[in-house]
Amino acid sequence: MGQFQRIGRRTVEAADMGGDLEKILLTAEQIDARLAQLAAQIDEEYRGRDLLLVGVLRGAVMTMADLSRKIRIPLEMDWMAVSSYGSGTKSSGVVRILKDLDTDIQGRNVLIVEDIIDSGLTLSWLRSNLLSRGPESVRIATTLRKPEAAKVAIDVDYVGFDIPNEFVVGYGLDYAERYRHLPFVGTLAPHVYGG
Ligand SMILES: O=P(O)(O)OC[C@H]1O[C@H](OP(=O)(O)OP(=O)(O)O)[C@H](O)[C@@H]1O
Ligand SMILES: Nc1nc2[nH]cnc2c(=O)[nH]1
Ligand SMILES: [Mg+2]
Repeated sequence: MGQFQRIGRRTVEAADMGGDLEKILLTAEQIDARLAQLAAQIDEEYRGRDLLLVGVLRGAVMTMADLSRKIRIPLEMDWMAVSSYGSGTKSSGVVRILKDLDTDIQGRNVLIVEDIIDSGLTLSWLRSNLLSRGPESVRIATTLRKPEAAKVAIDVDYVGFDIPNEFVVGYGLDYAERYRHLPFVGTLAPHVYGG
C-alpha cells in the first residue's frame, strides 16, 4: 500500500516516489474526470463513423487505456512507436519510427492519442506522415499540452489540460524511463535530475 504524502498543497498516494516529486500538477481524479469529458465529445463527433485510435508508444499507454475505456462507440486500436527524446529532457528534433502501424489507414478516421504535446515536433511529423497514407481524416487527442506547442501550426482537437512549461512525469511520462506508472502528473524535485 502506498503512503499518503503531502506535496505542495495536495495530498496524494505517492507510493515510494513521493520524495522524488516537487509538486503534483494533476491528480488521478482530475485526469479521469477530464478524459471522461473528452470521451463524451469523441462519442458525439464520431458516432456512425469508423474510428481508429492510434496510440503513440510509449508515453500514450495510460491515456489510451483510460480514454478508450470511456468511449462508447465502436473503435479499433493500433500503435506506433516513435521517439524524439532519448533519455534526456529536451527533444532531439529527430523523430524515429521504432514501430509502424499494423493497419492500413487508407480511408480510415484516425485519432492519434498522445500523452503530451510539448514542442509539437513529434505530432507535426507524425500527422503529416499519417496524412500521406490516404486516411479519411486525422485528428489528435492529448492529455497534456504545453505552451510551446502553440508555435507549431497543428490543430489539436481534444486537449485534456494546458500546463505550464515545466518537465513533467507520471501518467505515462518518464524521466530516464522511470515514473511512467504514477497515476498522477507531477514535476520532479531538483535532486532527481541534479538541479
Ligand atoms: O511535442 P514534443 O516536444 O515532440 O514531445 C512530445 C513527445 O515526447 C514524448 O515522447 P518520447 O519521444 O519521449 O518517447 P516516449 O513516448 O517513449 O516516452 C511524449 O510521449 C510525446 O510523444
Ligand atoms: N517526461 C516528459 N516527457 C516529455 N516529452 C515532452 N515533454 C515532456 C515532459 O514534460 N515530460
Ligand atoms: Mg511519446
